[in-house]
Amino acid sequence: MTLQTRDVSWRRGGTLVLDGVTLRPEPGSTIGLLGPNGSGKSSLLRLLQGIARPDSGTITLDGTDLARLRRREVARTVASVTQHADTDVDIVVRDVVRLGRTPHRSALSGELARDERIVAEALEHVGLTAKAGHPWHTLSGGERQRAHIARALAQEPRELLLDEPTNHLDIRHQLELLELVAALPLTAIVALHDLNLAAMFCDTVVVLQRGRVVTAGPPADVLTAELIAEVYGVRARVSHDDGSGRPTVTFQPGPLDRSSLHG
Ligand SMILES: Nc1ncnc2c1ncn2[C@@H]1O[C@H](COP(=O)(O)OP(=O)(O)OP(=O)(O)O)[C@@H](O)[C@H]1O
Repeated sequence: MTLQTRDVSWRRGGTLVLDGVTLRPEPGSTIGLLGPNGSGKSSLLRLLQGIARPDSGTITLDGTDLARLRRREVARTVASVTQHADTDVDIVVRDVVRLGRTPHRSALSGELARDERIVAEALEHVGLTAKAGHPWHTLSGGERQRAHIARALAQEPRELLLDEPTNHLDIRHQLELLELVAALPLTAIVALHDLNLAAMFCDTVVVLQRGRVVTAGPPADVLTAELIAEVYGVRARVSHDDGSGRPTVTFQPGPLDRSSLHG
């Protein structure tokens, strides 16, 4: 069992931003949430985090309705890194990552050494060990993003929700981050804009359009020129010839000629 949604709909400001979304991730898999701007990816992640409730349908964690679980209980299992406003508070990087341990702490836990080891490992995973003692405000955008990922890893989640985690990252860190996420023994649901990164690292991709799931499945089945034309309105060539079993998408400039897609 995992974090699942069944027929979830959510209205915001009169707009139906999610419309009958059902998501049943395979435990331990990496799920890419794809779709154009405004298609509902962040909204779905907010509902999965439990910070907002759907208008209809259900979201369950191990079979229990998320609405019936306390925030702290959810946080012991589910960690998320969303697009956030940054703070100017005068703390060091290690302190931010330590916040990930909060749901596991109790007054009597006495596990400070273990907490510190987990924090150190999380910093190591994202390549920020050398910056652990640096003030937060001195980090670049990409380093802050990696520190937030480390905070989520320090939470030792079983479910990880990431909203465009490769934003701000250079190509090496984009690849390293997704490689890490895909290799972790947890279920990851990752909103992504880059179709090639999704193809490389996701077991399953779920494509949203205007709040509805258009299609879902392995990247090699889902990412076709037709689908990309239909959902994103752009011309693309999809090849399967690099021997990896994963498709590669190349975009082509110029107007979309729908008749050429089926030839
Ligand atoms: N508070 C709100 N009131 C009304 N509409 C909203 C509100 N918040 C979001 N929306 C609308 O919900 C839709 C889905 O937004 P969401 O942020 O989930 O999309 P997204 O797929 O994550 O987009 P992006 O790729 O641009 O991040 C959009 O049309 C957006 O305008």
